[in-house]
Amino acid sequence: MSENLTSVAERIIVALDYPNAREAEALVGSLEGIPCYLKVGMQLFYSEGPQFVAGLKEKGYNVFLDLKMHDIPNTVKGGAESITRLGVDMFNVHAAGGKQMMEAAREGVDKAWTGAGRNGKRPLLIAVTQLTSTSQATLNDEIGIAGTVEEAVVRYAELTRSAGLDGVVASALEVVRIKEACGAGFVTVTPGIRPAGADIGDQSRIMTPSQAFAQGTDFVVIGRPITGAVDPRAALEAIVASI
Ligand SMILES: O=c1ccn([C@@H]2O[C@H](COP(=O)(O)O)[C@@H](O)[C@H]2O)c(=O)[nH]1
Repeated sequence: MSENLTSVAERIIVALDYPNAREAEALVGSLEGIPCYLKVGMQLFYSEGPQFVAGLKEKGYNVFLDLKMHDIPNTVKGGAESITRLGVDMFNVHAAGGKQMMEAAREGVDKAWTGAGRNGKRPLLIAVTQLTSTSQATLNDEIGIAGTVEEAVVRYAELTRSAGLDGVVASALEVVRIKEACGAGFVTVTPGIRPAGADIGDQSRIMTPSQAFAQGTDFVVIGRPITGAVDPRAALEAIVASI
């Protein structure tokens, strides 16, 4: 893989949404040699636990642990400490938990990091703004939050930044506004990515991979368009080539 393609692949986070290690490992094996990020979400983590994450780290992958913590500050602080000790590269909380909760998560990272006397990279700590499955109608009519989705996302992003976190999860549609409000260095991680013609499924706020990078996103998260493909490696390579 050329240097250019490698740097694109490193910004693609493949979502390992599988029920068990066997199926997830088969996918990871099929992607061997492609330096993508891997995301472990609740389905896989709740069934396979920290051991599976450790295995990915041993193979040299960057790992995003997507557990979206949302609880009282003290509980989230403890969770953040434990996750940091797993050695993951990125993990998240819900911005809806509020500033004090997000600050507690950051303190948890600090405590585990300094306590372990670690060298090297700290995990990126990011917050979910509005899920990419949430539409304008869902936000206003079901959840009961007034205003546009973009306004809600930017408000959460600003709160996240004020709590000292590294960035947010949002849709690529909001990246430009987030960067304007929070600065270019504030990390954006964008799921809801669908190559042209791909099934949208339960996502609502979507963009293609190339559109997302054109908006200035730092990372895209892609699951089913890769994991559901007949040839996942070819699907990922085609996405990399399209960017
Ligand atoms: O707002 C959010 C936050 C997280 N996700 C996660 O990303 C992947 C997307 O998978 P697809 O199969 O490409 O839809 C999935 O693991 C979600 O839990 C999200 O979609 N939106």
